[in-house]
Amino acid sequence: MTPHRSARAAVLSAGSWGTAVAKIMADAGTSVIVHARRDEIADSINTVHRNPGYFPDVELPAALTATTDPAAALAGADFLVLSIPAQSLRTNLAAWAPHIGPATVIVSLMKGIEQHSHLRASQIITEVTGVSAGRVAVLSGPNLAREIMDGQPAAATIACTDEDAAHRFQKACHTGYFRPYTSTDVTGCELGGAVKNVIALAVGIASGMGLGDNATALLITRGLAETTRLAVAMGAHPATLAGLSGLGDLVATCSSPLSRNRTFGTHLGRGLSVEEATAATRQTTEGVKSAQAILALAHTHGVEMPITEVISALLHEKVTLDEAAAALMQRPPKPER
Ligand SMILES: NC(=O)c1ccc[n+]([C@@H]2O[C@H](COP(=O)([O-])OP(=O)(O)OC[C@H]3O[C@@H](n4cnc5c(N)ncnc54)[C@H](O)[C@@H]3O)[C@@H](O)[C@H]2O)c1
Ligand SMILES: O=P(O)(O)OC[C@H](O)CO
Repeated sequence: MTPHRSARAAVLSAGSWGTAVAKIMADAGTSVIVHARRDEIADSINTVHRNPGYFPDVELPAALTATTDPAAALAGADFLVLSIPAQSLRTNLAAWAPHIGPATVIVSLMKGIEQHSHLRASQIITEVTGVSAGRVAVLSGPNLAREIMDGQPAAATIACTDEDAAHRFQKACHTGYFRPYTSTDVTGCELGGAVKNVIALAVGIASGMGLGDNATALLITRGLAETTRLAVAMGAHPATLAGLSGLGDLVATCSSPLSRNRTFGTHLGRGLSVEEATAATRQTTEGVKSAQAILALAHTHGVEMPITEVISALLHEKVTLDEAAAALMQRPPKPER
């Protein structure tokens, strides 16, 4: 990348978070092309500067363009920003990989763990594309897309083992309303983002069952404890889990009615089956797909994750709501750690 031209980014795809990050980057002066799967979304972004599928009410920067051709989006890109459901990453990336330039930094926005391999998105990216870990970054934090599209302030962590790559992406997405920090702890950043979705399901369930704020605080606090245990066992720094991609995202997701994971949990807590809650949910709900894989990681690393275990059992309809609550409250007494 020469210092005299603005950075170029390809954002795949034009869902809610992809659109929000594309807007942030365009507002930061980065030249952005979004890849949309549907012609009508790409046409609308190019002609009336709106994404009718996700944010019909928000005018996008005129400099933000769209295409349905991934090769066209990726041509000359300094950054490839990936924002699709984690379970679809491997297949899509294999098709896009031949168009990725030799110096392009690949940035994952995804907060899920692959079901069959138990891999994080950054690991899938290096596996599928063969690029070095230093060219793979992760952006994660308390970032509800709707708030960001409204220009409300937010911050996030960009993690990459190559600090220079993280700094370049930081510059490419720093605006007056979006403040990105950098980190080298990719593992901690990704695990914080993935596990908070499962804890948000638990908080939603508790809320749907009519439980109070004490129960919410209990789940957030002990949820952070089990997230940190897993992340540290997998090599993360504990401070990462106390930061934006850990505690920050956990608090935002567990508190907000905008969260799809929390809302899905609320449906379950009110008595809907998993099938009914899925039918009521239009967008990506990573915690539902990732809970079992996170539990498998916990078993592999010899870590206790009681909330994740109970949520996984509930999602597979192995326990009832009352049995799930009892399973958590009737665990043997222990010191707090
Ligand atoms: N929405 C948010 O506030 C937010 C914030 C931070 C992180 N995230 C993360 O970003 C990722 C994407 O979430 P989102 O909110 O944008 O989801 P979304 O459901 O709004 O959009 C998903 C996008 O992926 C595309 N897509 C869906 N299935 C696909 C498939 N099988 N193959 C290819 N493309 C497919 C859709 O067309 C859409 O463009 C998730 O991992 C989520 O956890 C979301
Ligand atoms: O809507 P959710 O539950 O996927 O959460 C969105 C973001 O991850 C919040 O940071």
